[in-house]
Amino acid sequence: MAGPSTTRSPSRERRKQPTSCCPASSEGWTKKLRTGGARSISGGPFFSESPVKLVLVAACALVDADRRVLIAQRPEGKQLAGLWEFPGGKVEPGERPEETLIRELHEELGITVKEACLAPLTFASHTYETFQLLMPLWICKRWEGQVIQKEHQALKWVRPNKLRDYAMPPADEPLIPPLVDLLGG
Ligand SMILES: Nc1nc2c([nH]c(=O)n2[C@H]2C[C@H](O)[C@@H](COP(=O)(O)OP(=O)(O)OP(=O)(O)O)O2)c(=O)[nH]1
Repeated sequence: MAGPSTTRSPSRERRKQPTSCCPASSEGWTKKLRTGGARSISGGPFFSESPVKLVLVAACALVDADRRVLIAQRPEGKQLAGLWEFPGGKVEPGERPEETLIRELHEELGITVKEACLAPLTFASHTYETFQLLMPLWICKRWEGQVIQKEHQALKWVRPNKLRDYAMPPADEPLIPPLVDLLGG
């Protein structure tokens, strides 16, 4: 019976090769650590200078029977006022994102959504000047009640391939192609 091989298998050799695909190579990281050139998400263990505030927002694309998506115009006086967004809001301490979404959809649109009717689709990660936005986007096709405009300036049902006709926050641009893929134009 053959004993354990002492020669390394090709796959093991391959694993030993230094990886060069990551721009944050060890030299890059040590340089950043020395100069404090990298920023951390607040609470993160790595770097202490100029921490970035991470804001988690839960958002939803409500979809009607014609495969249109609901967008809502942000109120006057708020950050990004006048831009068209997906309904949702900031996750409060102690909340699960799905709970946030159900609460926000009720507060903003007057509808009742069951958690089982929320399907995760994609997410946005965007660096704003004062915070890092992380925003999962759910799809919802079933809810109870009539959608009413409560907190926004206006509401619109829009086909996914027409979303670019509406000025949206910069974070939302990458959310459009997955919606077009899922729902068609
Ligand atoms: N709901 C939602 N927020 C978005 C989208 N895109 C985007 O950049 N945001 C940003 C705008 C806000 O900075 C944040 C949403 O927070 P929010 O709506 O609960 O907060 P707000 O600005 O009304 O402020 P607040 O008074 O509730 O604190 O996420 C989007 O499509 N939907």
